Amino acid sequence: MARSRGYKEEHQLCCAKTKAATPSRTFHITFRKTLNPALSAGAMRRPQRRAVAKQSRAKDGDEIRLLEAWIDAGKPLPGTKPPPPSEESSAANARVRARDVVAKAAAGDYSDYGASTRFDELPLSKKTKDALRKAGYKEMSEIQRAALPHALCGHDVLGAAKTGSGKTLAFVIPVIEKLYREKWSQEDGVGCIILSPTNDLAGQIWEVVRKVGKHHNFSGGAIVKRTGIEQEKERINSLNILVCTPGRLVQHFDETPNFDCSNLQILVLDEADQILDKNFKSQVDIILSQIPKARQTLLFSATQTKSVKDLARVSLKNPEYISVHEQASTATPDNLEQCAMIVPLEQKLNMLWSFIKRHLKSKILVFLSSVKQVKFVYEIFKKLRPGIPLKCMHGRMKYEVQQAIVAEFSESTSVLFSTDIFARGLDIGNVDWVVQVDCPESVAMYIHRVGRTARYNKKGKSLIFLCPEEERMLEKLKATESKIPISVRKPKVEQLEQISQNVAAVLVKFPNLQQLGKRAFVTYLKSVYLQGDKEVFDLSRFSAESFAAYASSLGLPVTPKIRFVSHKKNVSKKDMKDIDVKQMKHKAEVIEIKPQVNRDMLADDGPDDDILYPKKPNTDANIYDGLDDILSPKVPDTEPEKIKELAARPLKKKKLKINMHRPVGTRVKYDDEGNAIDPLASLAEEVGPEDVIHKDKILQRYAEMLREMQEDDKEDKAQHKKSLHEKKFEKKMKLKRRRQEETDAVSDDSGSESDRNQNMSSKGKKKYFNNSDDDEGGAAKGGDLLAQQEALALKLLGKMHD
Ligand SMILES: Nc1ncnc2c1ncn2[C@@H]1O[C@H](COP(=O)(O)OP(=O)(O)OP(=O)(O)O)[C@@H](O)[C@H]1O
Repeated sequence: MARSRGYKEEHQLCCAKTKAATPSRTFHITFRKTLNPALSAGAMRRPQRRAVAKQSRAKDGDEIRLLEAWIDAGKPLPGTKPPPPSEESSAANARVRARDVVAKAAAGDYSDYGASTRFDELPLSKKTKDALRKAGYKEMSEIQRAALPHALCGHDVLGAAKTGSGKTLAFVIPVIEKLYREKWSQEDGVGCIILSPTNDLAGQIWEVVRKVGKHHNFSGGAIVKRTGIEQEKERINSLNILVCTPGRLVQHFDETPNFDCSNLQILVLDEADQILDKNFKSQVDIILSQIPKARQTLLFSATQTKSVKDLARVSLKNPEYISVHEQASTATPDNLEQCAMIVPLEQKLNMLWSFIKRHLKSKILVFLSSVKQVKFVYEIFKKLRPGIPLKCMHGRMKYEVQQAIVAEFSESTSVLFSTDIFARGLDIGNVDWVVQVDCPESVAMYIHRVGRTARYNKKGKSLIFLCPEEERMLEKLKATESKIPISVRKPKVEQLEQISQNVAAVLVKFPNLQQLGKRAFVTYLKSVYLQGDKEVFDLSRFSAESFAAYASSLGLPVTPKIRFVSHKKNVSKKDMKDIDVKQMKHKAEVIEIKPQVNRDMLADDGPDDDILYPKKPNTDANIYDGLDDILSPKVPDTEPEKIKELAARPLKKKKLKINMHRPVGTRVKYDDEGNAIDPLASLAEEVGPEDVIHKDKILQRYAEMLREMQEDDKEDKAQHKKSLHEKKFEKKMKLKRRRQEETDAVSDDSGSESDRNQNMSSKGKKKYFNNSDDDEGGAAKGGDLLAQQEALALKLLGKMHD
């Protein structure tokens, strides 16, 4: 294995800020030059530089020998845990003690480091210790005290500790130290892979690696979406530490020529239980098949996997099971105050709004179950302006945008609406509240979500809304084995602000939000339907009325129609690609949800996928009571002709007529971007965003609209009737004239030659003297004219013969 240790470059693939600051060097950050002035290449002449490098290598070699001896001599016995820290020693004493420990080790007197409480008492390189000190890390957390001694001496570790307890340092420090002691260099290629379930978390872990390893000479980076795969391919083989999601790594195994991990020293799985679950299974299997079995493996999570099968897959060798909080009375941080509220589905939005309005000075993280819901609630609340900045984050956003939002959220007091993309691992400072509007998929997910607050000795609060139909989740959270100290609070109905009318008004003003609202409704039901834990998530437990009321609470005038299609279990998604559509239909099993009262709310027919159909408005919906006929005017069944007539009417004509007869002030209006504004939007515009649009006003406006439509319709009919009448009259006249001509022709056939001439002349006469009163005099005049013409003709003939 190559052991050369020249100047190396740090590849930084993810940090947006740094990249922006160094546009000419998008990939390479020579932080060694900038952060370690003693080694600054530009400042030294070549011979001097070589001498310094040689000196430094020698120093490193000595240190490595010392560290290896110390690690070996003072290593903790397998299965041992550190004793509780003694309280008598002050911080000043601790520093002196740490210096003594290092001095003794240098003299060959190696202490047992398994009981250390501070980073500087551990057998770590000076570069790492310096970086830790500068970053403000001095005292070790419980998981760090327990895991670091075992990890440093090369054991496989399966670590579990509460959220926010410092697990990241517990695996980053051993990674850096291992590569340092192995004298790892750029030429040695990939020495460590850290797998994380999301790109954001990978980026965050990479930041910690950078912080701790800033005096070392390793290359590495977070392989995230930001950099194109082509750029990564060029450099990935020269990176020593890769932080990435399993998917991205597999992509490189598939696509990058000569991508080689055969030298891998250490594999880390952060959020190990998630990475080892079925969603990542195929990817993790590929990764495990491509890396050497002789390696160190570290698995960390707040909710650790206990499945022997899972662990067997990663082939741990005599692993140390370190669960520092196993004996603790709670599975969640001690400084976290947790409460739950039973909130009916249709009141969730009102409850969330009321909560936000009462905590305008807090940093609040809100979890919703789908991207559509996050977008919808964010857009609606933004329009209603609660008085605190709002942000939203979900997996469909670009990585850079997500990073920017996380950065903004960590710095300001605001509300962030998020999907579970934010639930695990992300470390945002000072989140005051975590609010779970939608039920988490499991107790473990609950623990991860609430763990975004009360991090590392800080205080935090959490609140979860559970529908009465989901009360089983509350039982699970309260169960002794879950160890979650959660109290149930009754919502204060008098403090609950009802915003359904405002939401409805916003939807009227912004019709695209109506579509989003429908989708939010559908995806919520879908997410409940798809959840595995049927004890908690069971759509059949919800009544049809509660779905209708929920749709109303989202401001939807009509309840979207939905049906679920499930495919037989033995058909995998992959197989389905090969099956033709007809076959698939046979394999599909339509799951019908039969509402008890409003039968057509969840319909059982329609195309294959979930499709939204506008339905009859809710009969019991709060703000739209009595608006059924106005929202979807019905043409009575007794008038089929009328329907036909309306259907046959040319569209263009109809449009013109409506415009012509529309009362003044009700013409179509356009906004600044040239989009037509919905007629009701002007109503929403008239009131301020914080004002309530009252039910009476909406009713009044709908009634006006109906009246206008009826008037237009009347006018239309009258016009149509008139034009039909005119056409009919014209047709009649034409017919009459033709008949007259035919009669005239018949009488001509029966007449003499002179009569015919006379008739012809009368036709000609008709042409010029089209007055029926002159008919008689005209005929007499016509006779004279003929005599004159005959006389003239005879005269001409006579002249010719002469
Ligand atoms: N020894 C330490 N001294 C001071 N702060 C620390 C120490 N260790 C970790 N921290 C800080 O504690 C916070 C939480 O750490 P970290 O993100 O590693 O927690 P975690 O256990 O991985 O949480 P999660 O389970 O949510 O991923 C971070 O802001 C980190 O900087």
